[in-house]
Amino acid sequence: MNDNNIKVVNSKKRERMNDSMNLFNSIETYFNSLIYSNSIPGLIRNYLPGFKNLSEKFRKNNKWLFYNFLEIIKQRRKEIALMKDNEPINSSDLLDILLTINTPRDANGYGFGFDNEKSMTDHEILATILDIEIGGRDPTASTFCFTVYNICKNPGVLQRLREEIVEILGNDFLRPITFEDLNKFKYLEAIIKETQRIIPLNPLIPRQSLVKTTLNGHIIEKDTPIWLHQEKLHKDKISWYEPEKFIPDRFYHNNIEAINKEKNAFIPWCDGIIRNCPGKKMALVILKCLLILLFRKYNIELVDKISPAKVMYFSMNRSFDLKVNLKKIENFY
Ligand code: HEM
Repeated sequence: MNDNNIKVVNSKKRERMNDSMNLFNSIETYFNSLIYSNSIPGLIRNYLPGFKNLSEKFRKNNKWLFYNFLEIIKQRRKEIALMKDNEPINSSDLLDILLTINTPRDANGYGFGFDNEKSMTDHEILATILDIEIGGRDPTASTFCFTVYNICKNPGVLQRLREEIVEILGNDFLRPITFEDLNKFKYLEAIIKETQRIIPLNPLIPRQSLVKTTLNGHIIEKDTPIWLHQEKLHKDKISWYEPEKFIPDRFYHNNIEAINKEKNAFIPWCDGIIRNCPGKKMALVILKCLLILLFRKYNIELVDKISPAKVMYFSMNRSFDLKVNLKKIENFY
């Protein structure tokens, strides 16, 4: 390969990277547009100067995003259609999985028409990928940061987490983590739950009454919008002992008190109230893996050991400005 060839390859790589960056930036803008349209009334968004321009910017972005995403989906659908029957698809690629669900190429082997389920249209695939991209990124990243903060703030908790890591994974720092391992991390699970209790991601959950009912003596008419105050519930003095304190043991080893509370006073995923988080299992796998990898390999200290966690509320509680010092653990090789 001569110098000119290398330049062409590099410029193609750069082009592809730019395309990816544009797509990611556009998804971010799309996410902001959702928050914007949920929080600002239509009258202001559509008629007030300044807001009107911003609305137009969001509209243009979303049009661009949907058009380009649909083009990618169409292109890949064509490529798969042209493949030989026995040519395997990439079964770990989300787009390929969604394109082949309930078709003869279905990676689960269910094939066309299994259980009367249909294959997915391009628009359904687009909506699913955007849901996963948006739901899966900021909520998980913020919960991860809040958990790191809480562990670093509580040396006793950190010590017990390290012991659990060694107990389950041994001293071989390079040993891969399996799904079975993850299920054994009960103390880590308790730490994540306690983090979600003390800094809930969605402090306010919107709901609407389906029927006329009475709540605590108040009559609630049918179709009344209701805000469920998750944060108050998670810190209710009647339900929780010392609610402001970070005590993962509340959730450790099927603590009976915690089990009862999980039904009524602990709803980080809104389980049991019709709509809930479809990404719960995926989020827990990501969180557990990241936390194990981080605390297995590094000593971590908060740069600011005094201030409370920096939480910014913008449609949900987000972590910002978590500064830590990382130092590789001595016997890590
Ligand atoms: C720690 C991480 C996460 C937390 C705490 C969390 C929490 C929540 C909560 C409280 C809701 C609202 C449910 C409701 O209104 O009843 C929700 C909705 C949703 N979440 Fe998550 N989530 C997390 C991660 C994820 C991940 C990883 C995904 C996708 C892969 C995801 C996808 C979604 C989607 C699509 C919805 C909307 C569901 C609907 O419209 O009915 N979430 N999440």
